[in-house]
Amino acid sequence: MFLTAQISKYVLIVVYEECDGRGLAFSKDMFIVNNAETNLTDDNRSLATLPAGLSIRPSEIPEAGYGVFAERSFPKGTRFGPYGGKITENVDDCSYAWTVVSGDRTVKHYVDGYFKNNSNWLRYVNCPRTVHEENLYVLQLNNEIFYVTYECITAGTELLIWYGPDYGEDLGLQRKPEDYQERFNEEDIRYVIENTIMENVHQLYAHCYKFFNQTPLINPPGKEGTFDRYCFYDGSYQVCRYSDCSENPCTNQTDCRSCEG
Ligand SMILES: C[S@@+](CC[C@H](N)C(=O)[O-])C[C@H]1O[C@@H](n2cnc3c(N)ncnc32)[C@H](O)[C@@H]1O
Repeated sequence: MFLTAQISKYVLIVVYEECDGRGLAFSKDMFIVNNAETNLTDDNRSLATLPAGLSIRPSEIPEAGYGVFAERSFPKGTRFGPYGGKITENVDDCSYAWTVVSGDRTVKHYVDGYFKNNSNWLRYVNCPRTVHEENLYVLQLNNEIFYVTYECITAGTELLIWYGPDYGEDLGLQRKPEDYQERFNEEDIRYVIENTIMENVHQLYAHCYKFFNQTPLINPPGKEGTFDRYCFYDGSYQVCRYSDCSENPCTNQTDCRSCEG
């Protein structure tokens, strides 16, 4: 199965801060961790692209091979990448391939990191067993794949990104919509997502439907009126967030939900 990429034109912009700080500010100075430069063209290439502050070693997930670990803290909203690999329309072994999608959500091509001599360190990031282990999400920007931290990652933590429902199932991992809701209600994660999706609400508007049918919509305490909606889509699920009440694009009825919902 392929790793499932999301459609997103959003640029997440954050200011670096240490993990114990709250209220991360978003500004023009996004905390970006670029791949390390290397001239290597042999199998050591992928390892040589590992940026400072990270290590590649046996995963904490049994029988998952190698994984990537933080050796220092990285703030929420840190962007790693882009994912390296062969740009192709055909992939023999899908284990290391992300789909890159066009605006209409059709597959544009794959970026296949199977071969260590033309990929990079992001190929070593494993898939979380639960939503609570997950600490990265995938972001497609200008046909490139990046990994972004949901929350502050402390030294010693393994970086983990959800590969999508099909690949997840291949690994024996299943998820329910309630799992996502629980996870995205955590304050740090909500902050990253809300600030990410705020950048370009309209393209995602049409995709806002799944969670309406799965969760009861309630008025935030003490709130009434017309609210905007912001939707986050990652290819496997949607999270729609309301800052007030407005028409549900799925049911054509006016619904309300809190920003937290
Ligand atoms: C993109 S690679 C990740 C890097 C890989 N661990 C390595 O050492 O090259 C994906 C493969 O890692 C392993 N893997 C990743 N997440 C896993 C998990 N949660 N449980 C078991 N195996 C996992 C599977 O073999 C999967 O096909």
